[in-house]
Amino acid sequence: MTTQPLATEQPLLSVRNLKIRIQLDNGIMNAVDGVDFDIRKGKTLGLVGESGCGKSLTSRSLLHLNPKECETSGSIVYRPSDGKGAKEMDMDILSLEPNGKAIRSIRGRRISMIFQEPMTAFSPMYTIGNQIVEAIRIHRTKDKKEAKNIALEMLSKVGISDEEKRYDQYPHEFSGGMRQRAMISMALSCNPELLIADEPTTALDVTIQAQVLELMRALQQEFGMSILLVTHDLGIIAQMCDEVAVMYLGKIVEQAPVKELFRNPKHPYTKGLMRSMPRLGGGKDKRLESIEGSVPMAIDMPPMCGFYERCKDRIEGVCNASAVPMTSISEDHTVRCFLYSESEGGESP
Ligand SMILES: Nc1ncnc2c1ncn2[C@@H]1O[C@H](COP(=O)(O)OP(=O)(O)OP(=O)(O)O)[C@@H](O)[C@H]1O
Repeated sequence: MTTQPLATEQPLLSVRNLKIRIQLDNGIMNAVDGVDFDIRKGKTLGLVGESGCGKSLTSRSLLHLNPKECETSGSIVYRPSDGKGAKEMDMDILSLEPNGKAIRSIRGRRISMIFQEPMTAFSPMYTIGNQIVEAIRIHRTKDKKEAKNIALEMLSKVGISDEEKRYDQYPHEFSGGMRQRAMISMALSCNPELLIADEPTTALDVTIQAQVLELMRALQQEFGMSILLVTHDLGIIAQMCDEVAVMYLGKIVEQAPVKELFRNPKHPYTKGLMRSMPRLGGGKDKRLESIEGSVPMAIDMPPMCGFYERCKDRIEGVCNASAVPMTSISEDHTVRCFLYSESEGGESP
């Protein structure tokens, strides 16, 4: 099969109507409630929202990694290529056996993940080098010497100097920033097509954070991978992403190319997030606002806007009366808000 020209190229991955329900003692939680998005080849999609909105569950679903208690439905179509540009068979990740051969050949090899806390990726019992080599030998080459050379090259690529010495050290001998770099080198050592980065820099101080983000960008350019970047930080989104999906209470409430979203935010929640974001040159008199109230629990929610209680622009009898559909503002900008829904007499997009 041949690849299609860029303009009409299909996304690397398409998530459709993703739902994750969790049975709790006090009811069923709709933790992720009908999420749709595409991740394009070589591009970065940001998934942003407050703690608990369902970002991590969504991103872990891409590797079929959610815990047993999560009842997951919808489709996650992955369109792999063989690394030389030829297309392979599309597959729906959610239809694969959760720990079967097919998903194990994708995890770490074709889709890799890095987390906020690198200690979850590394075992304290083995050296960093051993663990990276192990990943390479599972997915890329059985040859021990070649695997070690790739591991050393990757450690040096992520800016770990004295890599021969570092190779033989244990995770606890690395600083937090270095462990994060080592985890990135392990995640990228098998040339994945997609890197899922879940709050990759939240635990790091600001200088190291900037270095790690810069590193991810440089490696993306070198290897041409796609990135799903999960964060609660709009500053990171602005710096890193091509497109952004804003998530609130299990749903995507706004989605657009990053420049468009910052220039022309529509959803009251997105606007609130922006007002709570520090700006360079924002002036010391300009106070940052926080969004009042807290995110409700997604248990037994009636069909209505989940942001209703916190929204300054809410329309009683409309926003709390039925589920909110997605409205197109333009070809690539959508918003889930009755203020823009023509059928409800909102302002025209
Ligand atoms: N295994 C589980 N059992 C019960 N509830 C869960 C489980 N996993 C996640 N949740 C709940 O589902 C909701 C979404 O969780 P998720 O971790 O995806 O949120 P998040 O947006 O990534 O937040 P954070 O940034 O704090 O991780 C939260 O309310 C969380 O408490």
